[in-house]
Amino acid sequence: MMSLYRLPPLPTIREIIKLYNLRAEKQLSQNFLLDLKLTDKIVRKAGNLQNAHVCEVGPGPGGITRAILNSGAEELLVVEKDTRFLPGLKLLNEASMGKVRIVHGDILTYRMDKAFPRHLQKAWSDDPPNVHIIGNLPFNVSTPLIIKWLEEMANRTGPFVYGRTRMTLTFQHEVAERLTAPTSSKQRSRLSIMAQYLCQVKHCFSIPGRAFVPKPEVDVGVVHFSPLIEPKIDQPFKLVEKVVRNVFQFRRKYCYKGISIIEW
Ligand SMILES: C[S@@+](CC[C@H](N)C(=O)[O-])C[C@H]1O[C@@H](n2cnc3c(N)ncnc32)[C@H](O)[C@@H]1O
Repeated sequence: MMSLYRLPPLPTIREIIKLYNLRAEKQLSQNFLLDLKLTDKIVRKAGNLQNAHVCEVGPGPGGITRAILNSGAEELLVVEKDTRFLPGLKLLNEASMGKVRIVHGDILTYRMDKAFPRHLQKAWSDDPPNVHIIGNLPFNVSTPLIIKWLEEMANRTGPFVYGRTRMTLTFQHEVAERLTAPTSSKQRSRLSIMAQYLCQVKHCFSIPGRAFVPKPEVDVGVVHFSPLIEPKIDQPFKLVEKVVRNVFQFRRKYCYKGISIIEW
């Protein structure tokens, strides 16, 4: 049945930030989205969320969280590392009549294979389950995380024990371009191959840095991943990774805001 659920009127995200004194931590590369039109647009790219079970990674002050709740999701699991955001998330849980399950933890180590009820599991060859992952994470987390999740996709572990779980995530614009680069493109890299042999990858749209508070030095790309039934290469992930690594040769590390990231 179609849910017409909407959150009741709430303080704005800006007011929540003031109320709970949630100044962005530069060290944690926190950049918030306060424009609810943009948070709605990100969530629309995840597809139809009616009655869906969603995991939001890094909800922070809750802009995307609100958009997910307004989209008709049945259950929303939020995984947030910074305790300062927990009171604001509890407020959203109360406003949504208990739809938000709050986990204070690190998404890099959180057991996604146990995140949702088992009855949601679908066979790999079946239609995708009504389980989605959405998140606007810091760039130093989103790149290692997508590499981890691509390996879990290949092995059908982690969030992929439920079947072909779809993901909508943000990346530094250049990383979004690499993830989606076609064969003939200059941006074609290891990351393009590792992502595209396992999923259909779509660069949905870009968000200028100025849309975030505080403004990061780069623009952001929203990328949607939809796992393929048959991977394009029928070999173990580690072997594909090794061959691709040899082909592209390991490039040097570079720095983003003082945090070194392995260039993929
Ligand atoms: C770029 S901010 C985005 C916040 C919010 N989603 C938004 O769009 O306004 C990233 C959020 O991810 C959280 N975060 C950072 N690393 C994390 C990790 N390893 N696990 C879970 N949350 C993390 C930060 O505390 C912060 O709330």
